[in-house]
Amino acid sequence: MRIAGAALNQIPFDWEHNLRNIRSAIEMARENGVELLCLPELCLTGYGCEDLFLSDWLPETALAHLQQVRAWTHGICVVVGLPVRLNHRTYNTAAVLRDGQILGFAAKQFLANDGVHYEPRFFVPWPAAQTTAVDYRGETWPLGDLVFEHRGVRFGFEICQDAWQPAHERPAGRLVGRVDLIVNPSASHFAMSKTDVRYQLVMAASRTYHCTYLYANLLGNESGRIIFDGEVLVARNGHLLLRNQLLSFKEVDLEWMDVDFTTDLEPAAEIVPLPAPDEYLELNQAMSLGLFDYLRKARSRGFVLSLSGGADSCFCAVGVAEMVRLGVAELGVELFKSRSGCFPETETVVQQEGAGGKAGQVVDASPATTEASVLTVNQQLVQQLLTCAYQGTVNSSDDTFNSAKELADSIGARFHNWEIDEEVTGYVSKIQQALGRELTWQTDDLALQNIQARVRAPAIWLLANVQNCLLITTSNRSEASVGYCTMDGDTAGSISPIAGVDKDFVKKWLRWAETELGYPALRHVNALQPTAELRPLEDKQTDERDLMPYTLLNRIERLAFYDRLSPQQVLAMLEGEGTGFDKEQLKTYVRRFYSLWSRNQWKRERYAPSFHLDDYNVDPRSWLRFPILSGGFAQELAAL
Ligand SMILES: Nc1ncnc2c1ncn2[C@@H]1O[C@H](COP(=O)(O)OP(=O)(O)OC[C@H]2O[C@@H]([n+]3cccc(C(=O)O)c3)[C@H](O)[C@@H]2O)[C@@H](O)[C@H]1O
Ligand SMILES: Nc1ncnc2c1ncn2[C@@H]1O[C@H](COP(=O)(O)OP(=O)(O)OP(=O)(O)O)[C@@H](O)[C@H]1O
Ligand SMILES: NC(=O)CC[C@H](N)C(=O)O
Repeated sequence: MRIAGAALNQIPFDWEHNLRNIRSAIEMARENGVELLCLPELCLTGYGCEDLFLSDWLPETALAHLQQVRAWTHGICVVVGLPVRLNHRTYNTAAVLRDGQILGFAAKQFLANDGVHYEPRFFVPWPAAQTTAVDYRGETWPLGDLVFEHRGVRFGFEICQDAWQPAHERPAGRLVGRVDLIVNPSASHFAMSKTDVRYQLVMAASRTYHCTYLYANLLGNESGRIIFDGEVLVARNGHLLLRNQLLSFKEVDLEWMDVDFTTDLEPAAEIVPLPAPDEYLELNQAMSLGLFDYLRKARSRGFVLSLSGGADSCFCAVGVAEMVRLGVAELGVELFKSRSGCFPETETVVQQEGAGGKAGQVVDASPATTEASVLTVNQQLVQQLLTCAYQGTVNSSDDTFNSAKELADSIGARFHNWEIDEEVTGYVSKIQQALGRELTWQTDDLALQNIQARVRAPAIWLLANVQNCLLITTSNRSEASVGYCTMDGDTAGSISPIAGVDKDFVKKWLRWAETELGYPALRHVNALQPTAELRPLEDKQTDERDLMPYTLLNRIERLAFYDRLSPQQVLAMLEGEGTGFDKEQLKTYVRRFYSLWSRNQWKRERYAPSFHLDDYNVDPRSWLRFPILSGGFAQELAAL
């Protein structure tokens, strides 16, 4: 039997869009002789409908739309994810359709409730071994713990989290001997290296439960924060039959495999491990797709970025250039442009860059009649999609200016340069007048730093508004942890692409990107120490002097909020880890971390939406909840 999974790039309750993708997946599958097709979890509504799952109307509308899908299923068996509401409870289900009929709804038994997932808020888990009936306009279908048969192949379900349960709980254990195939429609968020975990789950299930396992994940940045990698896997008795390229820019990624269910296959002696995932590459692909989807789904015309020439803003600039490079490599120029929604019909692109071309290459054959024609096609696209501005003060250095300008030029971004000293002086003198005293670095250090960061916000916002663009804010996870940022200053913006990764990772990634992705202009930033450049230059301000070494900050953050240790336990762990710091220094850093962490929860509550990229993040709306006002670990820190 030819079985298939299709990763779909959906949008919460964008019915037209979601149904179009579902229809094209089914049509493509039928054209290619697929007999059974699995579409991802909740693909009809989108996974991220949040509290709308609690309404009556959303599941009702989904069921009404499912009736349209029936007509597309002649000659094929299709699994479509949607919520079903019965007696004021919403169930997360996979509908099975064939030949215009609905055969039933398999219901999810275990709900994801960790990290970025919050399913028990919306859904009720379905009890094992039970079924009920759904009545709709004179028809009745079964719903619950169901087994189906298609052309002699018996199949049952695990719906995403079902497969992540311990062996004694997961549905697969009870399906042994009753089915030939387990189908898993999923909405499993991207995190670096996570594909390996998923691969192990699917491979081990097929081996342990002696079956074929078909897995299909959602694709893309569906609703703002979570990115799905569109993984499709087929495994049989511990042998991998199919694994696709992840994080495609396509709307629909259909993958199929022929499985001969009539012959037995010797179970694999062991599961062949995947090569270790390359996290730098993975992040690049996820961030590029995350930005592309955010841009088009927000119906914006591009991005604006305050480019300091430092690590964070350079990372964001390269992120947009990579979005173009990877998007064009996969979709081609015309499809990339039309899918982005950022280019009016009249625009023409003079020449297409070869797939996978490195950034910064010049297209020799371009007619040299206009300035644009000496840019590569990718650079021309970046020019349309990214506007940067360097906003210097007396405290800015030539190093950062050169870094910003050269990077912007090399990727093709529009680059502006202006100074903000006049505005800073204007505000400072107003407050001096109001207070009747001078503001000095001795008495008003932080306030004088913050006003510079804040004064950068209005002009860059104005530019974003005028161009109908999204303003990128450049915060990373480390500065979010300790509030090392000025609220309404450098946090100003509507999308925060790198707030999910730590500063040490940012620095390492940039070094990798300089050589591996071909961005020689990054050599400037890669030679710089991270600095806010908010104090007078002779002060030689650096982030790490203000805070602590970033590697240590990351370690404390992870121990405190991923491993959930107490301050005392964190200190004890650090002491045993050979950090190179003595006990008193470590105490100082642990105290500093926890007090800055506690004092700055309100800032984390106000960050722009950010992507989930690492195995955890500190965003209170997607991963880590913490009180805004608290005891601030006063007793615990005093006891260290
Ligand atoms: N619990 C709470 N709930 C609500 N608001 C609270 C609050 N606690 C203080 N606040 C408010 O917070 C204000 C202080 O916050 P805010 O004005 O943001 O500034 P603040 O956190 O005092 O200082 C900003 C820090 O970030 C660093 N920085 C700034 C800009 C850029 C960079 C860089 O790396 O490039 C670094 C700078 O060196 C400084 O250490 C207070 O005036 C108060 O109004
Ligand atoms: N001179 C500047 N011109 C334009 N934007 C600036 C300037 N200085 C700071 N910013 C904005 O403020 C943000 C915060 O500064 P921050 O120092 O945290 O990041 P960075 O400069 O990108 O990297 P690094 O910390 O490694 O120097 C910058 O990313 C940038 O968006
Ligand atoms: N949608 C889900 O059930 C997701 C669950 C699972 N823990 C994952 O991260 O993939």
